[in-house]
Amino acid sequence: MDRIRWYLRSDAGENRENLKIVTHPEYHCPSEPDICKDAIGQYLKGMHEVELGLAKAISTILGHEETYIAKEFKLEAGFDMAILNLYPPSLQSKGSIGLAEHTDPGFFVSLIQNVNGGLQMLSHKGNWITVHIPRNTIFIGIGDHLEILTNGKYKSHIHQVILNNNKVKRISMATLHGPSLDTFVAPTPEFIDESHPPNYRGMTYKKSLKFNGFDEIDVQSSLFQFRMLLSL
Ligand SMILES: O=C(O)CCC(=O)C(=O)O
Ligand SMILES: [Fe+2]
Repeated sequence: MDRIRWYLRSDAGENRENLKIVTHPEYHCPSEPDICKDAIGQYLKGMHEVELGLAKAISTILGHEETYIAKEFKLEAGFDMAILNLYPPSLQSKGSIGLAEHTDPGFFVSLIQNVNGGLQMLSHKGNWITVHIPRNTIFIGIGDHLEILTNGKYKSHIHQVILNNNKVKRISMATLHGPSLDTFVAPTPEFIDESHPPNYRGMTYKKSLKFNGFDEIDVQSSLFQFRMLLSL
């Protein structure tokens, strides 16, 4: 499997330059420039602490022991990916979509950006809401596998990026914090009863990432397929 991947897309469905790197359990980063490797490494080290803190907090909110999510997702060996995005100014793009609507696999996603504006989330009423992320703030969103684990109690958010008449390039870094690749994720018994039958089938994180024929590093969601398969 590739540990670092780069691509550029410029068409009606997507306008972005994109670098994906596997950052945990082993940290991979292009060696040049040094500052990039060190800065991203430092940031991710801090984010790992945030991840463990969030896992404790959500476990407690769900009425479990603090270690519940860290154990269920085997976070010590969690598969994390950093996705570095560069969106062109809207005048240089081939349409208004930076990144088409999707959800992100994993436990949660953290996001930082250089300029505000562009990220939108779909509300439960079906409206696109612009996400305002104040300066020096880390945005946290829920991933598919927290939705699966909790049988839909927590929802993975549908989001997209629009170019929004951007005058300057927008740079963002999304990090997908996932379970370990061998973790079998399924709705846990605590979230299942007669009025809440399991809504998702279970499978390992690795299999779910490859489910639609992608490679692990593509980190494409397969949540839709998880739900579809149940109704077959
Ligand atoms: O650039 C953004 O604001 C979001 C990026 C994103 O959703 C992704 O890379 O999965
Ligand atoms: Fe995303």
